[in-house]
Amino acid sequence: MADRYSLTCYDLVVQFPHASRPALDGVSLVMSPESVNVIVGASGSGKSTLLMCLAGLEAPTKGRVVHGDVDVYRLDDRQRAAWRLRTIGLVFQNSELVPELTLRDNIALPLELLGTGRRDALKRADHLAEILDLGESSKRRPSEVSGGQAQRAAVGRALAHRPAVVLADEPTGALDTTNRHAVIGLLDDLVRAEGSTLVMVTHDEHTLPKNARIIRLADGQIMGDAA
Ligand SMILES: Nc1ncnc2c1ncn2[C@@H]1O[C@H](COP(=O)(O)OP(=O)(O)OP(=O)(O)O)[C@@H](O)[C@H]1O
Repeated sequence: MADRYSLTCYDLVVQFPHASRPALDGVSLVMSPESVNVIVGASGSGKSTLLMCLAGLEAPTKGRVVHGDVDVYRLDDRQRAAWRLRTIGLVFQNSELVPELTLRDNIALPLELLGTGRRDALKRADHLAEILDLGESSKRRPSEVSGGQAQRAAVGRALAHRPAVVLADEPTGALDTTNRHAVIGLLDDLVRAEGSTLVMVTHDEHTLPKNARIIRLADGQIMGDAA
C-alpha cells in the first residue's frame, strides 16, 4: 500500500500555447487522505486540466503539486512515471481497458507492472472482481461485456495496487442511471476502505459520493469549496 499523505497543489497556473486565457489560473488545494473531493464546473472551466496536473501528466506553467515529501514536477520524467504508477489510480470516462486482455487480467495489470507475481496479482484481481460483482464477465474481454461491467473493471484496475490517490475523470459519463449509482457507490466504498484520496471530475451533480467536498471551478479558478 502506498503511503497516505495529503495531496496539495499550490498556485497552479496552466497556460496552453496560443490560448487567450490560462486553463488554470492560481488553483491551490489541500486534499487529505480518506477525503472524497469532487470537481464541478462548466465545460472548459479547467476540471480535466487540474486532474491531469494532479496526476503528474500535465506540467503546470507555474505552481507545484506535492504529495508527502514528493514535489511531483521536480522529479525527472522517469522518476515521475514511477511515482505515478505507484501512487495514482486513474479512471476515465470510457474504461480505456486493454482490449486484448480479459477484465480479470486488466485488473491485475498494474500489480504485475509493479512487480507482484502473477498468482498474487490474479488473487487480488479476483477479490476485486467479486466486490465489483463482475461474475463470469471477469473472464471476458472488454468488447464482450456491457459498458457498466467494463467501467466497474476500470475501477478495479485503478484500485488494484492500493494507490494513495485515485483520480477519476467523468467516470460515469458514459453510463445509464443505474450503472452510474453503482460505479460511484463502489468507487466511494473502495477508496474509503483503503484510506485513499479520491478526486473526481463530474458534470453530473445528481450522482455524487456521500459526504463529498465539492470544489467548483470557473474560468480556471476556484469559485466554491464546500464539504
Ligand atoms: N491541450 C490543450 N491545448 C490548448 N488548450 C487546451 C488544451 N487542453 C485544454 N485546453 C483548454 O483549456 C481550457 C480548460 O479545458 P479543460 O479540458 O480542463 O476543461 P473542462 O472543465 O475539463 O471541460 P469539459 O467539461 O468540457 O471536459 C479550455 O478552454 C480548453 O479549450
